[in-house]
Amino acid sequence: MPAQLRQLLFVLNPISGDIDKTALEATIAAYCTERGRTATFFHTNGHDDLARLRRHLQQPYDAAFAAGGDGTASLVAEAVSGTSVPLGIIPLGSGNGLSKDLGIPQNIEEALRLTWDYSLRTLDTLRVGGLFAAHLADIGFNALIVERFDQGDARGAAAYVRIATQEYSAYQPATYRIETDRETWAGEAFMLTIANANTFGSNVVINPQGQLDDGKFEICLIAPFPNTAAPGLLYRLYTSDFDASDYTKRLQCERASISVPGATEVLVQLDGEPHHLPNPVEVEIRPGSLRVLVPPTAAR
Ligand SMILES: Nc1ncnc2c1ncn2[C@@H]1O[C@H](COP(=O)(O)OP(=O)(O)OP(=O)(O)O)[C@@H](O)[C@H]1O
Repeated sequence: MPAQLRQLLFVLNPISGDIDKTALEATIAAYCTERGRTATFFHTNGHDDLARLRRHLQQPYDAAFAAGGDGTASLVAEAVSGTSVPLGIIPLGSGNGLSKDLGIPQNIEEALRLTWDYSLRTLDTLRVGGLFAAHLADIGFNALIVERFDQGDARGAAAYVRIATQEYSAYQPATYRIETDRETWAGEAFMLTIANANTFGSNVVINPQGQLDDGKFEICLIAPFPNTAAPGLLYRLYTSDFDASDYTKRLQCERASISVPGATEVLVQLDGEPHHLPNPVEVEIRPGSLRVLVPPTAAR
């Protein structure tokens, strides 16, 4: 039997996933009280959440749950990484990619079972340009879409697809030079994903067989492709067949330096949040730096 988690922190993001959360706090509190747990709530404001959360976590909690999407899960993951407090996730975002990769149920009541029925997994995390990421980061087309999405008012998958369709025809792929601890690659790319995990919240499998706990990450490259190749490429991305395309390549490593010749900064999305980082972008894996609660059936 795993140790009982009694003092639970729930980090609630009021805007994630465009989901009405007015009843959520009462639902979680009732669920925990019924099982002899104490639930405390922390509300994100989108401004100084990491610093406030770190201060709040000086109180002794047995677990910290992110109730939101990938950005909220990443926030809580960063706040607890390197400590003994495990991350739990109640998926309440638009994509919920990390929770899906971990086999966490997408239904709230089922995910709440993690408060008393769980296994612990220890995961690697990434440092990208000195910033934290737990799941996926990327440079190129998807980073641009994530930035446009972030600047707009609409949330949800439909808004993301609408922006991607608008931007696709005018998009100019950049040239990159990548030096890893194992090899050097240079060329044009439509996008490149720095992957600790496998699958985007959209269910695109960008890094088949990638492991969250192998001490390595993958750089998954998609080369520029003609419009006629787009349906076939998308099919491969949705059927875990990334490596079979003529337009893809994956580099596995522990450290990498990614540069865009001539640029002073590079637009990077980290766990769904856009950032402009200094060029070159230095990436490294931090093995075993995050403890997470997963359903016993999903533990390996
Ligand atoms: N109170 C708030 N008001 C406005 N924005 C907020 C607030 N709290 C958090 N945010 C913002 O919410 C974003 C994170 O949202 P999150 O990723 O959890 O949900 P999502 O984008 O809907 O889902 P997903 O990432 O799974 O697709 C961050 O940009 C954060 O700054």
